[in-house]
Amino acid sequence: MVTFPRPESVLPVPLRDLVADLEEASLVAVTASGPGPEADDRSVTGVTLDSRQVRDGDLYAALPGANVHGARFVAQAVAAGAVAVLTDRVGLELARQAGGASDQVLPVVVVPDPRAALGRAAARIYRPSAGQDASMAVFGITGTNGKTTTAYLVDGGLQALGRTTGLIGTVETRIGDERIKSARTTPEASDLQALLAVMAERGVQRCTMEVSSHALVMHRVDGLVYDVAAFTNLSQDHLDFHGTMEDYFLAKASLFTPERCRQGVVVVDDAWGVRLAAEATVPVVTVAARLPDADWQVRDLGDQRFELVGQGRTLQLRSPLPGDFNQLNTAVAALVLHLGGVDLEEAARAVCADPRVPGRMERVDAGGDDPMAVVDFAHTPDAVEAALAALRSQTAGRLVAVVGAGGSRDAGKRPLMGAAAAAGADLVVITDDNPRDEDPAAIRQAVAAGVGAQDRERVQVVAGRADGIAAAVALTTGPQDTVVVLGKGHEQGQEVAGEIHPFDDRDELRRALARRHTTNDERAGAPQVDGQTERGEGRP
Ligand SMILES: CC(=O)N[C@H]1[C@@H](OP(=O)(O)OP(=O)(O)OC[C@H]2O[C@@H](n3ccc(=O)[nH]c3=O)[C@H](O)[C@@H]2O)O[C@H](CO)[C@@H](O)[C@@H]1O[C@H](C)C(=O)N[C@@H](C)C(=O)N[C@H](CCC(=O)O)C(=O)O
Ligand SMILES: Nc1ncnc2c1ncn2[C@@H]1O[C@H](COP(=O)(O)OP(=O)(O)OP(=O)(O)O)[C@@H](O)[C@H]1O
Ligand SMILES: N[C@H](CCC[C@H](N)C(=O)O)C(=O)O
Repeated sequence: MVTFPRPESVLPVPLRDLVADLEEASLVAVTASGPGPEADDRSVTGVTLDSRQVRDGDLYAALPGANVHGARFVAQAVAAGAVAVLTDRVGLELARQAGGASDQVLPVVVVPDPRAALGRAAARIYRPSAGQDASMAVFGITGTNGKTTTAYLVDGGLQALGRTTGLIGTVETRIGDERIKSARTTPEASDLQALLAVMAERGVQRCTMEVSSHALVMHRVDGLVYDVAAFTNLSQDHLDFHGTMEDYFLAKASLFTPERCRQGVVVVDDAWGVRLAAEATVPVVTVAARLPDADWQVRDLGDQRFELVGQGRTLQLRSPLPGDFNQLNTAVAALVLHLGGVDLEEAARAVCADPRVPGRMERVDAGGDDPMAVVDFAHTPDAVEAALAALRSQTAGRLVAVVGAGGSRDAGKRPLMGAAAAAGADLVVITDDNPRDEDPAAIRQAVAAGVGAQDRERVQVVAGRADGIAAAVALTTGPQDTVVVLGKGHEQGQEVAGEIHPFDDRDELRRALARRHTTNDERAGAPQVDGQTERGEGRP
């Protein structure tokens, strides 16, 4: 479990003030003998939605969840120091049952939708002056692919400009130089508001964060108005959660409203971006590599160089990262900084200075006669296509791709990922990603089902990710080839049936390359392309 820091100084917030701030909220006092006296004068000094993270003086937000109602943990939260509870009617009843075991008065703030109230409550507790406090600007990046990359580009640019920065996203959370493990792409509202308060306390001037669609739907970023928000693209992912692409789009679009941001940058290379730019209720600037009438055009000049053209200006830039899509990510990052008050040329130079994005198009050192070896986080059909297209243009020989799909996530994308891999690479090894609570063999077969009969000879299915990577490396013949391991990027563990086992694609790739060196005999004995016959066994 990841524990985020809390601000050092928090002014106690009277529950009555909190209730006045929240819509349709009432304060009920629960005692051992049933409904008790009117609400008391208690104040809170913190808030969390997890009973295991409660500290003295906290408001415990007992939220209804898909698995359990958080009010089941009220007794545990009170024992840990919670002085009040925020919940709904069902939670109130559960809190009453828990309160029956104690003779203490427990104030309960009752609202129709406690998840929706949590962001606002947390902002009120941790950042009472956030509205007027212009010292820290916050930038939010959303989109199916490119959030992490673009957030790193923005953050790197800000650092190059000498700003003290904060970063919140999939790979890590950073407050100045302090690095904290991230639990999710976008933290829960109580953690997020606490983090922003800590950043402000420590002199952070600009915070850049990834905003996932889950976060938008689950109110994690409520209580925050981004100075600039950016949209990179929308393509299939997360339909297990959103159900349809329309709902997925609406989740993303909700960021581009005055409740959530002041202005935006929107990539209009897909139809969703065009629609978003038309429907956004905040001012947006548009950018595109394919659509001719965007405010800003990205024109590929080859060799990672491109022009950013708009408003009568032309900037000549070199994308610091490979792939056409990274020219767009770079342009978006520069425009975010520009809307955030930096001169565009200065912003673009800063963004291109020295970005390091862990696990995205990351080269793994290889020996002179080794293939180029790359680890990338592509885990959607679109990203697989984009990543392979980027590497294809840098590969004179064969492009060998390792691909898999995560369990307990959008199952519909699996065959599409298989198809994208077969279309974009010469040879493909389908193997395990994070199986989570699913049967890894069934996931592999679902990915393989997307490979057409004509391509099967170029595809093999290997159980066990380490074996899959080794098999891919064994398929390469020399430095003219490229081997790319897709899907897990920076991840340092593999989740199998609720347990996370240490696993890092970069280490596995290095190991496989080192073994490739040992003897040619060994290489001769290594796995060969054998169609879609399932091979390997043991751990995913
Ligand atoms: C779909 C989703 O996002 N679910 C999140 C949600 O779960 P839930 O509402 O079903 O919660 P639950 O497990 O029923 O528990 C109910 C409540 O009881 C509380 N509880 C539970 C047990 C306990 O001992 N004590 C306690 O207080 C929980 O904190 C929760 O508030 O609230 C939980 C508590 O914060 C989250 O852990 C959980 O994230 C799950 C684990 C998750 O995997 N989320 C992923 C899909 C996600 O959010 N991904 C996006 C990135 C997507 C992208 O790639 O773009 C992200 O932003 O990370
Ligand atoms: N603008 C883009 N368009 C298409 N594909 C992209 C783009 N940017 C990055 N990618 C591809 O998508 C992969 C994931 O990129 P990145 O981690 O930046 O996205 P993300 O939105 O943060 O993903 P997640 O939310 O799942 O962490 C990259 O490794 C790359 O293969
Ligand atoms: N944020 C994404 C990451 C997916 C990474 C991939 N390795 C997988 O497990 O599917 C998700 O949670 O869906």
